Amino acid sequence: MAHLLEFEETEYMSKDKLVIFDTTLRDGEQSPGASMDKEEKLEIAQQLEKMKVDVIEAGFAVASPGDFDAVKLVADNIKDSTICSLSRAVDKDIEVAGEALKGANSGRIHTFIATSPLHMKHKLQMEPSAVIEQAVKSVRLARNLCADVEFSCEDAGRSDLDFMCEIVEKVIDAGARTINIPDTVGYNMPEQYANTIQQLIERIPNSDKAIFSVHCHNDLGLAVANSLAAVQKGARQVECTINGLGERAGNAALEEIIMAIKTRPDFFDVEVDIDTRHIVPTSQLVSKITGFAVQPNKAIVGDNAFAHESGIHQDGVLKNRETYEIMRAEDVGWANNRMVLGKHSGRNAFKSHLAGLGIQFENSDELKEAFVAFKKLADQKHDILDEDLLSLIKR
Ligand SMILES: CC(=O)SCCNC(=O)CCNC(=O)[C@H](O)C(C)(C)COP(=O)(O)OP(=O)(O)OC[C@H]1O[C@@H](n2cnc3c(N)ncnc32)[C@H](O)[C@@H]1OP(=O)(O)O
Ligand SMILES: CC(C)C(=O)C(=O)O
Repeated sequence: MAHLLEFEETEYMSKDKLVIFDTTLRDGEQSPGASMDKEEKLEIAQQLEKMKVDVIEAGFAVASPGDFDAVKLVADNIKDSTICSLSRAVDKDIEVAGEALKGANSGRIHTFIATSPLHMKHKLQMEPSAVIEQAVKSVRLARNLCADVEFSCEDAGRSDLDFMCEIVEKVIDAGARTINIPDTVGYNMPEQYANTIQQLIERIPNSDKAIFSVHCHNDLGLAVANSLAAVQKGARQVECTINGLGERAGNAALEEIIMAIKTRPDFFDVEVDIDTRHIVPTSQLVSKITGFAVQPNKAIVGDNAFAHESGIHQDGVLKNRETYEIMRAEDVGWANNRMVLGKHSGRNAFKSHLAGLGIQFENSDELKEAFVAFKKLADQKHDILDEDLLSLIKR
C-alpha cells in the first residue's frame, strides 16, 4: 500500500475556527427539481468563493458524466476554497472523485457509509463488522488519492454511540481528518444531537486528530438549532446550504448558521471567515438558477427579513434601528432595511415616508387628515404605492 498523502494540520485544525462547508451543489442539488448544469454550478461556486466559504462540495462525481464534469470544472477554476466530491465507500466512486478533483488547488474526498442498525440491515444488507472494514478500506484508498479526506457516518442520528466510537476511531487511524456526524433524516433534538457530538469527542481516544463536523436535515425544522447546539459542544465544521436547500425539507441554512454565530458571540466561541455581504446576492443567484423561490419571511434572505409594516415597529426603528433589528440589512447584502406602508402603519412612518417623497405637512391637522385618508385606502388596497400616496395627498 502506498504511503498516505501528507495532510497539513494547520488552519482547519484551529480550535476557534468553524469550518463552513457548503453543500448547495451536492445535497442542495438532491432536492427534486434543483439539478444544475456545470456552468450553473461554477457560477454558484464563484459566488461561494467570493463569500469565503471554506469547503464547497461540488457534487457526487460518480453520479453521472455531467456531475463528474461539474466537479472537475469547479475544481479546476476555484482556487481559494477547498473543493470536495462525495463518494460512497466504494472503490470506483472514490477513484472517480479523485480523478475529478485532480486540478484542485485544495481537494477533498468525502466518503460515507451508513452506521444505523436500520440502514446497515435493510439498505446495505451488511454486518456491522463489514461496514467498519469497508469504511477503513475506503478511507485508506481515498488518502492515497487525496491528502484531505472526510468520512461520514450516514444516519448517525439513529446510530448506536458505541458503534460510532468504534468506526470513527478506526477511520481516523486510517487517515480521515474530518469526521462528519449527519442527522440524515432530521430526527434528533438539539440537546440529544449536541450530546452525541460531545460524547464522541470525549470518548474516542484519537478524536484530537480530526475535526468533528455536523450535517443536519430539517425534517422537524431543527437543522439549524441542532447544528448550533453541536457547535457549542465542540463541532468545528458545519455543513449547510444556501437558502436551506436540500433533500426533503432541506439542510441547515448557511445564512442562518453564519448570522447566529456572528450575532451571538456571547454564545459561540468560534470564528467564521465568511464575508456576509455576499449572502443575499448568493441566495438570489441560487434561487434564480434552481427556480426555488425564497419565502418572504425566510430569516436573513427573505424579502421581509428587514421590512417593517407595523406602526409601533416603524416608529421604534425610525428612532433607533436596534429596537426591532438584531442585524443590519447592509451587513448581509441588502441595500437597506425597508419601511412598508400598510394598514398597520402609524403616523410617524407615514410622515417620514412622505418627507422622503418631498411632501411636508404645514400643521398637524393636515397630517391627521391625510393619515385618516391613507388608513381608509390601506383597508381596501393590499400594496400601497408611492403613486397612491401622491394622488391621495393631491386630493
Ligand atoms: C444521505 C445522502 O444524501 S447520501 C447521497 C445520496 N445521493 C445520491 O444518491 C445521488 C447520486 N447517486 C447516484 O447517482 C447513484 O445512486 C449511484 C451512482 C451512487 C449508484 O447507483 P447504482 O449503482 O445504480 O445503485 P443504486 O443507487 O440503485 O443503489 C445504491 C447501492 O449502493 C449501496 N450503497 C448505498 N450507500 C452506500 C455507501 N455509502 N457505501 C457503499 N455502498 C452504498 C446500496 O446498498 C446499493 O447497493 P446494491 O446495488 O448492492 O443494492
Ligand atoms: C452523505 C451524508 C453527508 C449526507 O448527506 C447525509 O447523511 O445527509
